[in-house]
Amino acid sequence: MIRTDQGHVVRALTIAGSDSGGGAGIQADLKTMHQFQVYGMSVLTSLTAQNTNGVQGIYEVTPEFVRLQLESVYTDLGIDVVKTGMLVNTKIIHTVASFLREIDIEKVVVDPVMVAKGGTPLLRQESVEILKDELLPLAMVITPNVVEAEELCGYSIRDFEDCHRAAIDIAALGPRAVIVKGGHMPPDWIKDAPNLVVDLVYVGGEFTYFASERVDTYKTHGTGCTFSSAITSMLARGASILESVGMAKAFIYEAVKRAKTWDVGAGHGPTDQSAPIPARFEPMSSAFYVFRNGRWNEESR
Ligand SMILES: Nc1ncnc2c1ncn2[C@@H]1O[C@H](COP(=O)(O)OP(=O)(O)OP(=O)(O)O)[C@@H](O)[C@H]1O
Ligand SMILES: Cc1ncc(COP(=O)(O)O)c(N)n1
Repeated sequence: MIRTDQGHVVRALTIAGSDSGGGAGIQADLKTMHQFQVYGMSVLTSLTAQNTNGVQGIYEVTPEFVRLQLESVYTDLGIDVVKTGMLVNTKIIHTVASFLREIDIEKVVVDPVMVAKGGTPLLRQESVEILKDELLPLAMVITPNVVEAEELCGYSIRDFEDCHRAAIDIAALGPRAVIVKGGHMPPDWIKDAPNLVVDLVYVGGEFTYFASERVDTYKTHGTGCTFSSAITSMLARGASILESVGMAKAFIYEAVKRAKTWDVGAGHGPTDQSAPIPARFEPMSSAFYVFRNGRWNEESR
């Protein structure tokens, strides 16, 4: 495990739902944190009966028990960075936000999980407003996909230009960095490079674009959880926001590529978090690109 400059093991907490199939949620988060050599801890908000074919059932943990788990972790182990995933309902969001305010933690990554791949809602519709009001002001980084970005900004996103507008509007709700993920963007949105999957990052008033080749596969269950946990782990290790996103992007590309040929489940198979973590993000290599100052393939930092 990696240690901080002060000599203690780097500790990351995920507050999320359980995926019995092991591909997304708490399980994907902990596997990813472990791969990044960060000590992973978990507070469960819900249990899903889930596999690669879909979600068969959801059991919601009480807000009181969520609170108890948070206190157990904080009072003994300590927390360097927090990631939130499936938060299910208004009371749990309120409980989590109150706790984060109390401990006054800087590094908070919010993955605003709303719907599972097969279409099952993982957050109640009426809870989106409280997510915006209570949790977003506490976030250092938020990682919506296009559909989640639409819910947060309140209008439909029809092209890549709209993604920019949405990122600016979501940043106005509080997060220091907004990452609009490209997994669900239609290929023709990226004019010069239709076979790339591009994640748009808005931080410090500037846009940076992280792109990789799009792996031709339907086995992408858990990509969002894995990507945000990789960012969380890198932030915990002391990396900057852009460095963290770059490393996460390189990692998720490998994790999706490796899962393409494996035989885990009959449906939307999970990503493979045993992929190696890159030594650093390589913007000039064949698979990765960064777009800045009007050109592809410039140095990322
Ligand atoms: N086919 C693919 N090839 C390479 N990278 C991908 C692919 N699909 C998604 N990614 C990457 O995975 C990460 C998660 O993106 P995505 O938009 O799929 O998130 P998500 O919608 O939250 O995930 P999910 O669909 O699993 O809920 C992003 O970095 C994205 O670029
Ligand atoms: C418990 C749980 N949490 C999150 C997701 C979304 O997964 P993804 O990482 O694919 O966005 C999921 N399907 N189940």
